Amino acid sequence: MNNKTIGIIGVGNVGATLAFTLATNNICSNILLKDIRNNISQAMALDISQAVQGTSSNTKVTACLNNEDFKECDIIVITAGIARKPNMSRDDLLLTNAKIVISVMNEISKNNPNAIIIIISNPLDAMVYTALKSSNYPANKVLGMAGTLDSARMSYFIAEKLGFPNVNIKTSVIGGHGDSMVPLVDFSTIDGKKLNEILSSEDIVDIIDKTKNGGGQIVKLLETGSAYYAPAYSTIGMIEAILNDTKECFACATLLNGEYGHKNIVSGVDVLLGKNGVEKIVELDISNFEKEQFQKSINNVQELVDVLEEKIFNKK
Ligand SMILES: NC(=O)c1ccc[n+]([C@@H]2O[C@H](COP(=O)([O-])OP(=O)(O)OC[C@H]3O[C@@H](n4cnc5c(N)ncnc54)[C@H](O)[C@@H]3O)[C@@H](O)[C@H]2O)c1
Repeated sequence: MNNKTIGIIGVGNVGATLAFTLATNNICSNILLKDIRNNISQAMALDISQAVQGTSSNTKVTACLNNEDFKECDIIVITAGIARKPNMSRDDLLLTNAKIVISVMNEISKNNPNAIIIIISNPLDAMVYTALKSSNYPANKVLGMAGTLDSARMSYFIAEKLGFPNVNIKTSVIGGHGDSMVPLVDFSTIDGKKLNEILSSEDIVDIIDKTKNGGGQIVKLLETGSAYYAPAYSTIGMIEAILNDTKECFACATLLNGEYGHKNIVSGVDVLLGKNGVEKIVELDISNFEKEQFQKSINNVQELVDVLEEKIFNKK
């Protein structure tokens, strides 16, 4: 085990599941938990610490009741905020969660100057923009988790269609984390073969549709919140790549600097993750159709950013 500290702000469904998985798998030496509800962070620290006793992990889990104790984190995951309920889109959470993300960034920046920040709160791309805009962290150190989750969902729907659970599937989903996400059919493979060599075009359209609605399907069934096991697990891969400096490729939300012709806007794209966070943005040679879809997705994120600029950052 490395000597690394992961901080988690917001110890609800996603935050607690993430903490439990990190701790029981010995992925870091310390986990600091913080929530606006102190009793919840204390309860989760106790419960997860007691679970760790049944494993060979040495991870220590601590609840931080004040800002000064939440310090010297290598990575901070922000899941603070409200989650959507049936008939809500992720965008409906915009202003509430933006205010929460701004207050959290203010709380953490002084005592965690070198941390890499992974945002999970929705609407994801707009929250990464908010975190960057309201802090002095460099763009490579503030990123969002969503593309890895959307890719996992696409892989699941491919496996479901094939009926083989253990087939080697690779998928990539870029664009914003919302209805306009862009599943990349040409960059997805089943055992090294392109999707259209194995699946009919009707099946591929169905998989794309299900991927886009994958989160909504779970929200509808849960009725009181949104998915958390797959979101937490998708974050673990990103954390391990950063801690172990692997430079592995993940679809993550990051500030674009000219990639795909866009600047100063956050979107999900393939990136290489390492000890500096986003080490490199990988620009794929996507088709004209996918470029159009990506542009639509950027437009959706830009609409949210415009609302934030007007209502939160007070810029005309
Ligand atoms: N990016 C993704 O792919 C993805 C996936 C799932 C969920 N989400 C988003 O993650 C967020 C969390 O989801 P959840 O299911 O864990 O919700 P949840 O309601 O179970 O947990 C949210 C937690 O945040 C805490 N909180 C609220 N304001 C806070 C503040 N100012 N400081 C510290 N803690 C605060 C709450 O007390 C609560 O414990 C939601 O916005 C949800 O939409 C994103």
